[in-house]
Amino acid sequence: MMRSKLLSLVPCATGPFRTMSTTTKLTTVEVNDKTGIATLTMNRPPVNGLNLDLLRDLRQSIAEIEGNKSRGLILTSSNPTIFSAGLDIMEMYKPDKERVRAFWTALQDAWLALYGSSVPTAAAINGHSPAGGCLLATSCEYRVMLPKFTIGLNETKLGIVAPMWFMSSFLSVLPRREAERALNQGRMFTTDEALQIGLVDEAAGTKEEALEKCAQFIGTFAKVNPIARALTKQQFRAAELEQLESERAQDLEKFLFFINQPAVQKGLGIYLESLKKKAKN
Ligand SMILES: CCCCCCCCCCCCC/C=C/C(=O)SCCNC(=O)CCNC(=O)[C@H](O)C(C)(C)COP(=O)(O)OP(=O)(O)OC[C@H]1O[C@@H](n2cnc3c(N)ncnc32)[C@H](O)[C@@H]1OP(=O)(O)O
Repeated sequence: MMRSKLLSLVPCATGPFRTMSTTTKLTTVEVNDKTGIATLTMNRPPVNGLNLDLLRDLRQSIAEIEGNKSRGLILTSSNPTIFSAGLDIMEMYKPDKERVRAFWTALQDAWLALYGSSVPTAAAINGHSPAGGCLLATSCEYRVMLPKFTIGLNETKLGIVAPMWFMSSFLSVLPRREAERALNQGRMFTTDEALQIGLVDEAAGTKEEALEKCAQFIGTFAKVNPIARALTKQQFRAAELEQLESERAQDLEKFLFFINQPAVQKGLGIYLESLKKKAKN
C-alpha cells in the first residue's frame, strides 16, 4: 500500500511539536519528536468498524512504530464520539468464504501485535468502545477515557461469543469475578462505571487531556531500562500470546464454524437491521 510521509506542525497536549506523520487511508501514525511517543489514530468512518483493511493497517502501523524506535504507542480515534464500534459486522454477515478467513486472520495478527507490542501502550478512549473496540483498549497497558461513553464486551447481547483471547485481554485488566459477570451479561460500562471497576485507569475531560495522560503514563518508564521493561512485559503476557499462536488455526476454524451457524447469521442480520433503523431515526 502506498504511504505518504510528511513532516507537519500539529498541536499536541504539551505544545506544538514537529512530528513525523505517516498516513494511510485508515490509520495515521504521528511521532512526537520531543517525547518520542507515537500516536496511532484510527480513521475509518463512520464508526471505525474493524474490517479487513483497518485490521491490516493497524498491524502495519504497530510494526512501523516498533521499527521506528518510538518510546511508546498511544491508540486513539479521529472520530469525536467513537473509539471503535468493534468488528465490522458486515465482515461476518453472509460472508465471502475467502475474505472472512483473511478477516479473522488479520484480527488475530492485529491482536498479537498490539497485546505483544514491545513498546509501552496506552489507549486514549475518546468515544464508545464496544466489543472489538474494548479488545483493542484492553490490549494496551493503560486506558484513559472521556466522559459519557461506554466500553465493554457486549458479544452475548448479539448472540455471539467472545473468543478466549478477547477474554484474556479483559482478564488482564479486571478481576476474574468481575470479568466473568460482565462477559456473561454482555455488559457495557459507562465511563464512570469503567473507572470505578478498574476497566479504565483514568478519566479525562478532553481528547488532548487523555493524550497527555497517556503520554504521562508512558513517561513513567523513562528511567527504566527499555530492554528489561520489554522482556518483562513479554514474559508477563507470554501465556496468552503463546496460546493464540499455537492454536490460531483451530481458532479460525472455530470462528468459521460458529459464524456460519444459521442462528448466528439470523441474529447478526437482526442486529444489523436494528443498528440501521436506529441510525435512520
Ligand atoms: C464453544 C465456544 C466456541 C466459541 C468460539 C468463538 C467463535 C467466535 C465468534 C465470533 C466472535 C466475534 C466477536 C465480535 C466482536 C465484535 O466486535 S462484534 C461488533 C460489536 N459492536 C457493536 O455491537 C457496536 C454496534 N454499534 C453501536 O452500538 C453504535 O453504532 C455506536 C458504536 C455506539 C455508535 O453509535 P452512533 O454514533 O449513533 O452511530 P450509528 O448510527 O449507530 O451507526 C452509524 C453506522 O454504522 C453502522 N455500524 C455501527 N456499528 C457497526 C459495526 N460494528 N459493524 C458494522 N456496521 C456498524 C450502523 O449500522 C450505521 O450504518 P448506516 O445505517 O449504514 O449509516
